[in-house]
Amino acid sequence: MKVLVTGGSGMVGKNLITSSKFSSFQILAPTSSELNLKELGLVDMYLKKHRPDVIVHAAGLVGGIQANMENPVGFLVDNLDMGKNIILSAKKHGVKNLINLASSCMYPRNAENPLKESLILQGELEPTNEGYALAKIICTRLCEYITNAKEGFTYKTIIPCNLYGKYDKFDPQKSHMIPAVIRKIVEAKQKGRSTVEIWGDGLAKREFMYVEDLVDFIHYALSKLTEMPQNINVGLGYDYSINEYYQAIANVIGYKGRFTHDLTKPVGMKQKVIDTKLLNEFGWKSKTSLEDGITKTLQYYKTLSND
Ligand SMILES: NC(=O)C1=CN([C@@H]2O[C@H](COP(=O)(O)OP(=O)(O)OC[C@H]3O[C@@H](n4cnc5c(N)ncnc54)[C@H](OP(=O)(O)O)[C@@H]3O)[C@@H](O)[C@H]2O)C=CC1
Ligand SMILES: C[C@H]1O[C@H](OP(=O)(O)OP(=O)(O)OC[C@H]2O[C@@H](n3cnc4c(=O)[nH]c(N)nc43)[C@H](O)[C@@H]2O)[C@@H](O)[C@@H](O)C1=O
Repeated sequence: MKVLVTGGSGMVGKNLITSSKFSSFQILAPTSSELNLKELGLVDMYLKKHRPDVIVHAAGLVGGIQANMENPVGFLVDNLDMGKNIILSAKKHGVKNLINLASSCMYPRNAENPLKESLILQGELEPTNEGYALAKIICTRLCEYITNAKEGFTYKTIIPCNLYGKYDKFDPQKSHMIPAVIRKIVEAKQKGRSTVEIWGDGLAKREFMYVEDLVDFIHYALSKLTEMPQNINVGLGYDYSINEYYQAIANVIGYKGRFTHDLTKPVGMKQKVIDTKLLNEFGWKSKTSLEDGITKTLQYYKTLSND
């Protein structure tokens, strides 16, 4: 099976193309310099030439709460353009199967948790990542319309919770919470700092899944795409407070310092834990514990700082 993975140099994409689960697949993974998904003409030429059997769309402009707040135009327009181009061009060139990656950030900010797939578009969005969420919603709906047209296309959307793991971004200006905290606490330990600062009061709750579990799910879903629900949450179904994440990461690193809270920092949604009913009925559960995931991510981070 010839699989086109967009975003192959990113966290999800790179974990997928380096996974032994995909070693028997013919993988195409152009970088953004080889195929700029914002250019529809280039996407058309690429798909006309390579004609993949399935596309896993894992490219995007992705970042943590601060990156989203600083660039709502980019997060809306880039993700919309990339998603629209790959989805419409895939249909034009007869690619029968496509998995689109959305995000639990696209659910309404005050929706009842756990977040069910039926809640998409049922309320106002989280302002800190509204642009990104709008792009995700539009591409999710685009896949749904194409599948429902029953012209032989199976274009479905996976809605992951927050993710972390190898090949993530550790730049504090761009990164999500877990990689940012790993870097902060490693540096605090190295420099003998007695305190580490938490953004906000630390009471917000988040669900972070180790990215290799998402890769495992994508592999599982590819063999059952027809039976998979049109839109399906993929996550743990439970969450921790930010304060608990900091303590768990400090325990793995062996940091004994104290935490302070910077209440001027953005905190985003107070909670966004996904409902796993459809996921469990589809026959899949996540496997990696928080401690194991942090340990593996820390090992990867240490290879970066050795460079
Ligand atoms: N990280 C998370 O917590 C979550 C992520 N997701 C979703 O999963 C997917 C992957 O996220 P993640 O791996 O973290 O993202 P990354 O930022 O790690 O990777 C993004 C990828 O997209 C590529 N890309 C960016 N712009 C373009 C472009 N114009 N043309 C072609 N490729 C481009 C990048 O290539 P290059 O490096 O060359 O620019 C990179 O390979 C995204 O759809 C994201 O919304 C969903 C939920 C949570
Ligand atoms: C996956 C999803 O993730 C994004 O939303 P988010 O979950 O709010 O992103 P985040 O991981 O950056 O923050 C999680 C929580 O953690 C707290 N927090 C504490 N201390 C640090 C800290 O040092 N850095 C960061 N980034 N957050 C911190 C922070 O205050 C917030 O309460 C979307 O933009 C969008 O990209 C998206 O798809």
